Amino acid sequence: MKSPLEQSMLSPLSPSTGGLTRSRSQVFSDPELFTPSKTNILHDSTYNKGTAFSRDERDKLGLSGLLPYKVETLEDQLRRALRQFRAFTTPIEKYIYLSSLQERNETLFYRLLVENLVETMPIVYTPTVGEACTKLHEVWRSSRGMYISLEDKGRIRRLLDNWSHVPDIIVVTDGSRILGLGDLGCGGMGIPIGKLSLYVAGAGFHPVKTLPVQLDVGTNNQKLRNDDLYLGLNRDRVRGEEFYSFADEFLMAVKDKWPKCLVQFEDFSNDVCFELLEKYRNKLLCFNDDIQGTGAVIVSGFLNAAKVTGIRPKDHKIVFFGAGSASVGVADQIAMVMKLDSDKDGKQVTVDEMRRRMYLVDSKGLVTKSRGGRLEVHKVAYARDDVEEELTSLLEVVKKYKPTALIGLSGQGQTFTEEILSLMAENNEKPIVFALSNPTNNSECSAEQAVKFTKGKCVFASGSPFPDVTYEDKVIKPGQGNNMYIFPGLGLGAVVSESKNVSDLMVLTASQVLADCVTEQDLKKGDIYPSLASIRSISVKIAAAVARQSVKEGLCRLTSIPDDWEQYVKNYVFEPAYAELGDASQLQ
Ligand SMILES: NC(=O)C1=CN([C@@H]2O[C@H](COP(=O)(O)OP(=O)(O)OC[C@H]3O[C@@H](n4cnc5c(N)ncnc54)[C@H](O)[C@@H]3O)[C@@H](O)[C@H]2O)C=CC1
Ligand SMILES: CC(=O)C(=O)O
Ligand SMILES: [Mg+2]
Repeated sequence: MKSPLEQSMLSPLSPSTGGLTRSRSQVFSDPELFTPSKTNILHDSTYNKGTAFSRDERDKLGLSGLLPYKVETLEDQLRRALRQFRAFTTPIEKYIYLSSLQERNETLFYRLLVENLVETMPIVYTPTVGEACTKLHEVWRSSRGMYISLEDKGRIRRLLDNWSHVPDIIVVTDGSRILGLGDLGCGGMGIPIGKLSLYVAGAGFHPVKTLPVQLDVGTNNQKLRNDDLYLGLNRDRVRGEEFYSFADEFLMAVKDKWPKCLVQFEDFSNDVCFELLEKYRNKLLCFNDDIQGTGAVIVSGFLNAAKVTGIRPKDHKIVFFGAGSASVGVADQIAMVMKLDSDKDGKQVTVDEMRRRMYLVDSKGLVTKSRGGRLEVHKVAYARDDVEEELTSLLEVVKKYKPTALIGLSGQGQTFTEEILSLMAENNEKPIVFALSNPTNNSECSAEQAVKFTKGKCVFASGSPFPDVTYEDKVIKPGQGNNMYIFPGLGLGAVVSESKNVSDLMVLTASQVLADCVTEQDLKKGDIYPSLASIRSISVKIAAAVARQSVKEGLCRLTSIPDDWEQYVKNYVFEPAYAELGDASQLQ
């Protein structure tokens, strides 16, 4: 099928037939009037260059007279866009501005992001994306991606035909656990959109190769359901067999239509996310970002933090606040690297033995086998059977077990209190404090509180960004322990190698490469994550290593294996710059 651009370049514009005097239905049924016109390119975010169309292009495409005189460069446009972006005062206004820019001109949007990652990420991604999800029905402007509801059951494969590109990456959510904000129904779509913006800006996927999907199975968020502007299916959220069969239809339809496409599960609540991953991890190319991506990024930060503390990974004792998908994902991967560390001494310990060095605390307190009530499957491997008394608060657990590291993935803001943080500092020369819940208000403590209450001793990271903290004349840069450092590169590696699956070792490889991107000098300053500004080069390194791992495990489906994976990955990478229009149709 010809793209609108191709059609417009090939067929001359029909002479005006006086559309104003015609009825709407006549206009739509008249093929001459309804053929995509040459001016459509100004409304096609993939190809639009706006004021940067050259005079020649303007003539060729019938745009002469439709744009102001001056022909601008992308750099000129960038200066204007940045000025406009900065003129908005609230984060949500900035979010709306950037979304509109994305709808208008993707090249300019991504160039703005890539060149200003540190400034724009908190808008496109956490924390502001959380506010946008909460208010999606209020701030709604235009549609992006696919919304597939329960009512589409039985025809999902046909629905996919409505998407006009072949995606390399789908990020899908059902909106049931959006950041630490809970069930946001179809508003959760903001997360796949934000994650995919990072796939483009942070790893170099081409925008047309990305597809955000919201599986709408209802919502239990009564406030949303009572709002007359709510855009999703207004019914109780469906779970159980009906949910799994709906998800299965979607996933099998994706596999059938786009067999090489990677599916990233995002922000599915923990009653379904583990099972979805187990069911599909060997059936199609997929991974769960909250379990595996978070595990990898925190392992990376933990390995570097361990170096800063001078305590080997295997010797740490960790308390997790929260025992959900993210905590269990992180704990599993840390147990693995602790085992690998222990293996270096020739001691054959098991991953399960290393799990004994971890204490998970959930809303009922320390997770134990004996505490009564139902123990969810994902907690079983961590449930303690060696406690004499039930401990119901984080403070009690920290007091009793004196952990070297405290990791917050609870979604509960302000729960690492002064007393808990002071205790961490009393018990450790350099306590590790990771307050990883998103968005900012849900962070277990702020960077400033962590530094102040541990008297500047802690090695800190948070899920959402915090400003620098000055303590005793020293400026401390809080690290951002967020899966955004992992999923773009992991996804890129899985896609370029056309991997059959995403294996555990591919994920572990990603985390090791990320850890190695931090230099000795960074570590001396206490930095355990690299700068976000270098995410593109980091993603290439991660992707190359992940692809090599895929080959090693016999998962790569390429018929000819590249000698130089870094170069191969770089060849795939999209740079936000205006393409010669002759090339544009190749993307269709
Ligand atoms: N920094 C990062 O890259 C990531 C951060 N997260 C954040 O982690 C948080 C949790 O995510 P998931 O594990 O997926 O959610 P989840 O819903 O699976 O788990 C939350 C856990 O917190 C526990 N919890 C709830 N209230 C509590 C309380 N008052 N006291 C103690 N424990 C309590 C729950 O019992 C549950 O075990 C969210 O805020 C999310 O944004 C998640 C993934 C990645
Ligand atoms: C970062 C992320 O994936 C989350 O907070 O859910
Ligand atoms: Mg998530």
